[in-house]
Amino acid sequence: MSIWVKICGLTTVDAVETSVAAGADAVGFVLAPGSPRTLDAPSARRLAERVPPTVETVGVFRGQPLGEVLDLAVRSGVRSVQLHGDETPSDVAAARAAGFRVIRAVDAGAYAAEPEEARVAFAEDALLIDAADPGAGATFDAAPLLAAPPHRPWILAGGLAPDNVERLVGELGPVGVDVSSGVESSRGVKDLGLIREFVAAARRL
Ligand SMILES: O=C(O)c1ccccc1NCC(=O)[C@H](O)[C@H](O)COP(=O)(O)O
Repeated sequence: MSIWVKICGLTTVDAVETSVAAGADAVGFVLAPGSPRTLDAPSARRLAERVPPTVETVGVFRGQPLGEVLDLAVRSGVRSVQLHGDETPSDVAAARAAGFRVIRAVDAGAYAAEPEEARVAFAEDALLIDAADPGAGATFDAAPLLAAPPHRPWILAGGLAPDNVERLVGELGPVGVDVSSGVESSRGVKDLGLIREFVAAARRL
């Protein structure tokens, strides 16, 4: 089965069109403040409108109140919300009830410490395991994850790049991958060639 691939932190039409043409399953727009990749809702909408319905559009949030998340998600026209922060199971349920697919992003260390009943309570649509500082291009210590792997399919993020995605997927066994920094020439600036290389490398799996 083909691995699910998301290219995150897109800010230009070229990068969106290249990701879609390369065969990405999802594209991400950062709607959290304070990142060089942050877009306002109208800018994200202009990009999301270039994406065919077969490709998932994801708004990325960090530590924002649920009302703000839903408002930005509606105004930007994304289909899914990726929540990095202190969201609760009821936030996840409310976002789902509002019609969004919810990707719950958790740092690998916090996930390892999460009791099984808390994991079950979230009932997110997809689980993304990431480094502690999302979007920073850092990998994480995988030892706790290997010792107690998630009991559900999950997406790997954090420091992925064209030259390590095959190895890390082989070692950790996720069903999907998410990349931002590893397909950039400088922080916040996507490299179209690296986007193509990353999707091709993930497709070889
Ligand atoms: O990209 C950001 O600046 C960002 C800001 C706030 C929350 C999340 C953010 N990014 C998330 C991602 O781009 C990815 O889901 C993931 O963390 C992979 O990032 P990277 O390690 O840079 O490939």
